[in-house]
Amino acid sequence: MKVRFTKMQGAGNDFVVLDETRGRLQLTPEQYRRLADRHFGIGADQILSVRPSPAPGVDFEYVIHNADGGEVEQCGNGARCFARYVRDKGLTGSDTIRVQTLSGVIEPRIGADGRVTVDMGAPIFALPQVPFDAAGLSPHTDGGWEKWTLALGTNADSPKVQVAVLSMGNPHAVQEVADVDTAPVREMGPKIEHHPRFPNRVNAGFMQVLDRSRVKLRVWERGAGETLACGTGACAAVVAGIRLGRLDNRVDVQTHGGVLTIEWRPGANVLMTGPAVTVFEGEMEL
Ligand SMILES: N[C@@H](CCC[C@H](N)C(=O)O)C(=O)O
Repeated sequence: MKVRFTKMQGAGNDFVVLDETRGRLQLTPEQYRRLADRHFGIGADQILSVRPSPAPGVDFEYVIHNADGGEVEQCGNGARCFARYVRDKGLTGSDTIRVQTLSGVIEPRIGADGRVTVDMGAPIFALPQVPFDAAGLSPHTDGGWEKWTLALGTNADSPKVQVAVLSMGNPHAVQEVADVDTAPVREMGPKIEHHPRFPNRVNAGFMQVLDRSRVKLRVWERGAGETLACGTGACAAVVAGIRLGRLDNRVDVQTHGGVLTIEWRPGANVLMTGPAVTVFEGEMEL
């Protein structure tokens, strides 16, 4: 089977985008993994499938698979690329698009400068909904919110980290670090991702606060490893930083792939603004 695709990136988080508006490709997890493979396939952190509206009041359905082949609830950088894709391909004439995802409806809006702002919905703090199993643990209060101590191993001397836990539709554990460039993202990331307290695994964020409106962030993504940027990770880090009292309501998040601007006021939805770029198009035999 030959599959036509568009390769896109948002702040270096890269995607294979598939048009399923005229019929499902019915790909298997193994086929998603082949598309994402950087040696035997196209290469991508996530595969994004564009499907027709599943319900009145929404324009499209947006389905996300991680590079490991698993379907996931949400992808922020992907949402911006999704919006540019459907507009640039003429699948919609509108600059504001309502999109159904596995975790609810989000609303990307394409700006005059080509950047995209996405209303990502409200963050979720209820631990069972993240989901995070806090049974038997007590949180440590820090600046008005709470952090949880996780042991990264079973020995008494295993390293411990303190994380803020929340969901942006998908699960995130955010820790503050003194220097993001030397933070042990690749060593600790997989251990946090697979920590037994997160039954659905988790995305692990490492945030360095530069000042009240600027942070640096690296994210070890569930099902993809460290990526150059993670949109929901940026939203989760800023929301955590605001709740912990470290950050103002509008923050520039510097990632290895570019800057994302995140705005949030407690009780409101999170807005994320950043780039979305088409890299190339092609066809792959699957
Ligand atoms: N790159 C994404 C997040 C993609 C999904 C994530 N790896 C998960 O498993 O939840 C983003 O930009 O938000």
